[in-house]
Amino acid sequence: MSDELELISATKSFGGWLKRYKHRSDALHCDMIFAIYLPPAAEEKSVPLLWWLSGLTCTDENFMQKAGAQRIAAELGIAIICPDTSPRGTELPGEHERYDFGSGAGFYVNATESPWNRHYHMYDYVTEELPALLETHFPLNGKAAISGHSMGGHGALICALKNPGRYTSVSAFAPICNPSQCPWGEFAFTGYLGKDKTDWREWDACELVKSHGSDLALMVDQGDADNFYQDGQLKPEALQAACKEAEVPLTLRMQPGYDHSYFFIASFIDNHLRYHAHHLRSA
Ligand SMILES: N[C@@H](CCC(=O)N[C@@H](CS)C(=O)NCC(=O)O)C(=O)O
Repeated sequence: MSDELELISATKSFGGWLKRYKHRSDALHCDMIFAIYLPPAAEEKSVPLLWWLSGLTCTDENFMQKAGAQRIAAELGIAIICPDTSPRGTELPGEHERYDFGSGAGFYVNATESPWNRHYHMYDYVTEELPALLETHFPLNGKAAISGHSMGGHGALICALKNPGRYTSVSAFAPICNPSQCPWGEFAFTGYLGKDKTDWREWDACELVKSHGSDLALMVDQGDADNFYQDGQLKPEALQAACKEAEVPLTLRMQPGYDHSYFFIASFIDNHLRYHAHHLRSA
């Protein structure tokens, strides 16, 4: 594994530092950029880490610029890592044509279908390669929590469900809860994983809850004025039903009037950060 990092920028924020790095990814066979926020406490000691997985069309920058998480992360002494949402710099056929597939839309799975299977291994990237790289380069104490939005909210759920014991806590904003059963997920999974829907089960949070259960309680915020929720892309009710069947504790908060945007995320991010800080501290 190449473990060299090239610093792109360092910006002081709430006493800590927001840094962007470029590195070579062996999992994705391309250069990648990620952003990490290091709270002031990281100057003196190792700190816990919150993973943030972003949604369709995002890069490492959306969350750091729009969620307003740095003030509370600084106060709580939590680092935040924002990976990108797909391989970059590749030119696969049709890769940049749609906002919900290809670049900006890696869905945090390991693609098995050609030509996506050479680069689109975002699951390996966020659960194996990047954690090892971060451990080498940053003052982290080995404790990690995970959260995300939409495609990334689902990414956070599947990373937690597939890796018991890895994260102290998991939460999601407007996750695509049941990708096997919604237009976004059906299109992406067909492209990345093929037509056989039995192969999709290990990448669908509702199926994973039913087949594996969960060692963690799940926490989800969903705006009821979210157009993607209203269009049937997100399906929190399916996650609710799966959790009920598998007796997995789920806190699903329907937030009246909120849409799918970062204004919604910014409204509740403090609550999620404090939730994760509580679990990271007591782990
Ligand atoms: N571009 C799409 C919407 C994509 C979208 O809403 N992406 C969400 C995640 S699913 C997002 O975070 N966008 C970037 C941003 O708001 O900064 C559209 O026009 O319908």
